[in-house]
Amino acid sequence: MLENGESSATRLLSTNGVQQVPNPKIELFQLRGFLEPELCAELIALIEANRRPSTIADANGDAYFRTSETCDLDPANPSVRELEARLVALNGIDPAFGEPCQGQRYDVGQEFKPHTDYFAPGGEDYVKYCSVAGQRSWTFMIYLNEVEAGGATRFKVVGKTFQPETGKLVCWNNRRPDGSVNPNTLHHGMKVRKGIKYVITKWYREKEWGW
Ligand SMILES: O=C(O)CCC(=O)C(=O)O
Ligand SMILES: [Fe+2]
Repeated sequence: MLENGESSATRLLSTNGVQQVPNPKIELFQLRGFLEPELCAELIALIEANRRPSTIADANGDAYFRTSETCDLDPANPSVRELEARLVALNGIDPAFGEPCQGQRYDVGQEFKPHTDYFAPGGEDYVKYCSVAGQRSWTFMIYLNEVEAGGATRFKVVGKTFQPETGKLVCWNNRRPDGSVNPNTLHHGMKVRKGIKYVITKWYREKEWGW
Protein backbone atom coordinates (compact mmCIF):
# COMPACT_ATOMS: atom_id res chain seq x y z
CA MET A 1 0.00 0.00 0.00
CA LEU A 2 1.28 3.46 -0.86
CA GLU A 3 0.93 6.40 1.56
CA ASN A 4 -1.46 9.34 1.84
CA GLY A 5 -3.88 8.79 -1.02
CA GLU A 6 -1.06 8.30 -3.50
CA SER A 7 -0.79 5.97 -6.44
CA SER A 8 2.18 6.13 -8.81
CA ALA A 9 3.14 5.53 -12.41
CA THR A 10 5.34 2.63 -11.33
CA ARG A 11 2.52 0.99 -9.45
CA LEU A 12 -0.02 1.44 -12.25
CA LEU A 13 2.33 0.31 -15.02
CA SER A 14 3.04 -2.91 -13.14
CA THR A 15 -0.42 -4.13 -14.24
CA ASN A 16 -0.49 -5.68 -17.71
CA GLY A 17 -2.18 -3.49 -20.30
CA VAL A 18 -1.89 -0.16 -18.49
CA GLN A 19 -0.81 2.53 -20.97
CA GLN A 20 0.55 5.96 -20.07
CA VAL A 21 -0.12 8.98 -22.26
CA PRO A 22 3.39 10.11 -23.28
CA ASN A 23 3.15 13.73 -22.23
CA PRO A 24 5.32 15.30 -19.51
CA LYS A 25 2.57 17.81 -18.62
CA ILE A 26 0.36 15.16 -17.01
CA GLU A 27 0.31 11.70 -15.42
CA LEU A 28 -2.56 10.10 -17.38
CA PHE A 29 -3.24 6.40 -18.02
CA GLN A 30 -5.75 4.04 -19.56
CA LEU A 31 -6.52 0.36 -19.09
CA ARG A 32 -8.86 -1.39 -21.51
CA GLY A 33 -11.02 -4.19 -20.13
CA PHE A 34 -10.50 -3.24 -16.48
CA LEU A 35 -14.03 -4.45 -15.68
CA GLU A 36 -15.81 -7.25 -17.51
CA PRO A 37 -19.17 -6.53 -19.22
CA GLU A 38 -21.18 -8.44 -16.56
CA LEU A 39 -19.90 -6.26 -13.71
CA CYS A 40 -20.46 -3.14 -15.85
CA ALA A 41 -24.07 -4.21 -16.42
CA GLU A 42 -24.63 -4.70 -12.69
CA LEU A 43 -23.27 -1.23 -11.97
CA ILE A 44 -25.43 0.31 -14.71
CA ALA A 45 -28.50 -1.28 -13.10
CA LEU A 46 -27.58 0.33 -9.76
CA ILE A 47 -27.18 3.74 -11.42
CA GLU A 48 -30.52 3.40 -13.21
CA ALA A 49 -32.28 2.51 -9.96
CA ASN A 50 -31.06 5.45 -7.89
CA ARG A 51 -30.04 8.79 -9.36
CA ARG A 52 -30.25 12.50 -8.66
CA PRO A 53 -29.17 15.63 -10.59
CA SER A 54 -25.38 16.01 -10.55
CA THR A 55 -23.87 18.92 -8.60
CA ILE A 56 -20.64 20.94 -8.77
CA ALA A 57 -18.40 22.62 -6.24
CA ASP A 58 -17.56 26.30 -6.84
CA ALA A 59 -20.84 26.99 -8.65
CA ASN A 60 -19.99 29.28 -11.55
CA GLY A 61 -23.41 30.56 -12.54
CA ASP A 62 -23.76 28.25 -15.56
CA ALA A 63 -26.79 26.04 -14.91
CA TYR A 64 -25.80 23.92 -17.90
CA PHE A 65 -22.22 23.26 -16.76
CA ARG A 66 -22.93 19.72 -15.55
CA THR A 67 -26.24 18.39 -16.75
CA SER A 68 -25.85 14.68 -15.97
CA GLU A 69 -27.30 12.60 -13.14
CA THR A 70 -25.32 11.05 -10.29
CA CYS A 71 -25.79 7.87 -8.25
CA ASP A 72 -24.21 7.52 -4.82
CA LEU A 73 -23.29 3.85 -4.89
CA ASP A 74 -23.94 1.82 -1.75
CA PRO A 75 -20.54 0.63 -0.44
CA ALA A 76 -22.22 -2.49 1.02
CA ASN A 77 -23.54 -3.66 -2.36
CA PRO A 78 -21.61 -6.74 -3.61
CA SER A 79 -20.93 -5.25 -7.07
CA VAL A 80 -19.61 -2.05 -5.50
CA ARG A 81 -17.40 -4.04 -3.12
CA GLU A 82 -16.01 -5.94 -6.09
CA LEU A 83 -15.33 -2.64 -7.86
CA GLU A 84 -13.50 -1.30 -4.78
CA ALA A 85 -11.41 -4.48 -4.57
CA ARG A 86 -10.41 -4.14 -8.24
CA LEU A 87 -9.42 -0.50 -7.69
CA VAL A 88 -7.16 -1.12 -4.72
CA ALA A 89 -5.50 -4.05 -6.51
CA LEU A 90 -4.68 -1.72 -9.41
CA ASN A 91 -3.77 1.53 -7.69
CA GLY A 92 -2.54 0.51 -4.23
CA ILE A 93 -4.41 3.39 -2.60
CA ASP A 94 -5.70 2.73 0.90
CA PRO A 95 -9.52 2.76 0.52
CA ALA A 96 -9.72 5.01 3.60
CA PHE A 97 -8.50 7.84 1.32
CA GLY A 98 -11.28 7.33 -1.22
CA GLU A 99 -14.53 9.20 -1.56
CA PRO A 100 -17.44 6.77 -2.00
CA CYS A 101 -17.78 5.53 -5.60
CA GLN A 102 -20.30 7.36 -7.73
CA GLY A 103 -22.02 6.52 -10.98
CA GLN A 104 -22.75 9.20 -13.59
CA ARG A 105 -25.44 8.95 -16.23
CA TYR A 106 -25.58 11.18 -19.32
CA ASP A 107 -28.63 11.21 -21.55
CA VAL A 108 -28.62 12.73 -25.04
CA GLY A 109 -27.46 16.36 -24.86
CA GLN A 110 -25.97 16.06 -21.38
CA GLU A 111 -22.33 16.86 -20.60
CA PHE A 112 -19.83 18.00 -17.99
CA LYS A 113 -18.12 21.09 -19.42
CA PRO A 114 -14.32 21.56 -19.16
CA HIS A 115 -13.26 21.41 -15.51
CA THR A 116 -10.64 20.07 -13.17
CA ASP A 117 -11.44 17.59 -10.41
CA TYR A 118 -9.32 19.35 -7.78
CA PHE A 119 -10.87 22.14 -5.72
CA ALA A 120 -9.54 25.55 -6.72
CA PRO A 121 -7.06 26.56 -4.01
CA GLY A 122 -8.32 29.80 -2.52
CA GLY A 123 -11.72 29.18 -4.12
CA GLU A 124 -14.90 29.68 -2.11
CA ASP A 125 -15.52 26.00 -1.61
CA TYR A 126 -11.93 24.97 -0.91
CA VAL A 127 -12.24 25.26 2.86
CA LYS A 128 -15.64 23.56 2.85
CA TYR A 129 -14.56 20.54 0.81
CA CYS A 130 -10.89 20.15 1.75
CA SER A 131 -10.56 21.01 5.43
CA VAL A 132 -11.06 17.41 6.59
CA ALA A 133 -9.87 15.18 3.77
CA GLY A 134 -7.51 17.54 1.94
CA GLN A 135 -7.24 18.04 -1.79
CA ARG A 136 -8.25 15.45 -4.38
CA SER A 137 -5.19 13.46 -5.31
CA TRP A 138 -6.08 10.94 -8.04
CA THR A 139 -9.15 10.39 -10.24
CA PHE A 140 -10.17 6.94 -11.49
CA MET A 141 -12.96 6.81 -14.05
CA ILE A 142 -14.46 3.76 -15.73
CA TYR A 143 -16.72 3.70 -18.78
CA LEU A 144 -19.47 1.14 -18.33
CA ASN A 145 -20.79 1.03 -21.88
CA GLU A 146 -20.30 2.05 -25.47
CA VAL A 147 -22.15 5.20 -26.48
CA GLU A 148 -23.72 5.29 -29.94
CA ALA A 149 -22.46 8.82 -30.63
CA GLY A 150 -20.65 11.49 -28.60
CA GLY A 151 -19.76 11.22 -24.91
CA ALA A 152 -15.97 11.19 -25.22
CA THR A 153 -13.74 12.68 -22.52
CA ARG A 154 -11.42 15.33 -23.90
CA PHE A 155 -8.25 16.56 -22.20
CA LYS A 156 -7.79 19.73 -24.24
CA VAL A 157 -4.48 20.97 -22.86
CA VAL A 158 -2.66 17.73 -23.63
CA GLY A 159 -4.70 16.96 -26.75
CA LYS A 160 -5.97 13.54 -25.72
CA THR A 161 -9.53 12.26 -26.16
CA PHE A 162 -10.88 9.00 -24.72
CA GLN A 163 -13.84 7.23 -26.29
CA PRO A 164 -16.26 5.38 -24.03
CA GLU A 165 -15.66 1.62 -24.19
CA THR A 166 -17.23 -0.99 -21.92
CA GLY A 167 -14.95 -1.59 -18.91
CA LYS A 168 -12.19 0.87 -19.92
CA LEU A 169 -10.51 2.75 -17.10
CA VAL A 170 -8.87 6.17 -17.35
CA CYS A 171 -6.97 7.64 -14.40
CA TRP A 172 -4.81 10.62 -13.67
CA ASN A 173 -2.93 12.48 -10.97
CA ASN A 174 -4.59 15.83 -10.26
CA ARG A 175 -1.31 17.27 -8.99
CA ARG A 176 2.15 17.94 -10.34
CA PRO A 177 5.26 16.21 -8.97
CA ASP A 178 5.76 19.12 -6.51
CA GLY A 179 2.26 18.57 -5.08
CA SER A 180 0.66 21.68 -6.58
CA VAL A 181 -2.58 21.24 -8.54
CA ASN A 182 -2.11 20.52 -12.24
CA PRO A 183 -4.28 22.69 -14.57
CA ASN A 184 -3.23 20.45 -17.48
CA THR A 185 -5.78 17.92 -16.15
CA LEU A 186 -8.61 20.10 -17.54
CA HIS A 187 -11.14 17.73 -19.12
CA HIS A 188 -14.56 17.79 -20.75
CA GLY A 189 -17.19 15.06 -20.56
CA MET A 190 -18.57 15.85 -24.01
CA LYS A 191 -22.23 15.82 -24.99
CA VAL A 192 -23.83 12.50 -25.71
CA ARG A 193 -25.36 12.65 -29.19
CA LYS A 194 -27.03 9.25 -29.29
CA GLY A 195 -27.55 6.61 -26.59
CA ILE A 196 -26.89 6.89 -22.86
CA LYS A 197 -23.45 7.09 -21.25
CA TYR A 198 -22.65 5.53 -17.88
CA VAL A 199 -19.38 6.03 -15.99
CA ILE A 200 -17.99 5.33 -12.55
CA THR A 201 -16.01 8.07 -10.84
CA LYS A 202 -13.73 7.47 -7.90
CA TRP A 203 -11.82 10.32 -6.32
CA TYR A 204 -9.07 9.98 -3.74
CA ARG A 205 -7.92 12.54 -1.18
CA GLU A 206 -4.61 13.52 0.37
CA LYS A 207 -6.01 12.69 3.82
CA GLU A 208 -8.46 10.11 5.09
CA TRP A 209 -12.02 10.70 3.94
CA GLY A 210 -13.62 9.59 7.22
CA TRP A 211 -17.10 11.14 6.78
O1 LIG B 1 -18.02 11.76 -18.06
C1 LIG B 1 -16.88 12.09 -18.37
O2 LIG B 1 -16.39 11.81 -19.46
C2 LIG B 1 -16.08 12.90 -17.41
C3 LIG B 1 -16.62 12.86 -16.00
C4 LIG B 1 -15.87 13.77 -15.11
O3 LIG B 1 -14.97 14.42 -15.51
C5 LIG B 1 -16.22 13.88 -13.69
O4 LIG B 1 -17.23 13.30 -13.25
O5 LIG B 1 -15.48 14.57 -12.95
FE1 LIG C 1 -13.92 15.41 -13.94
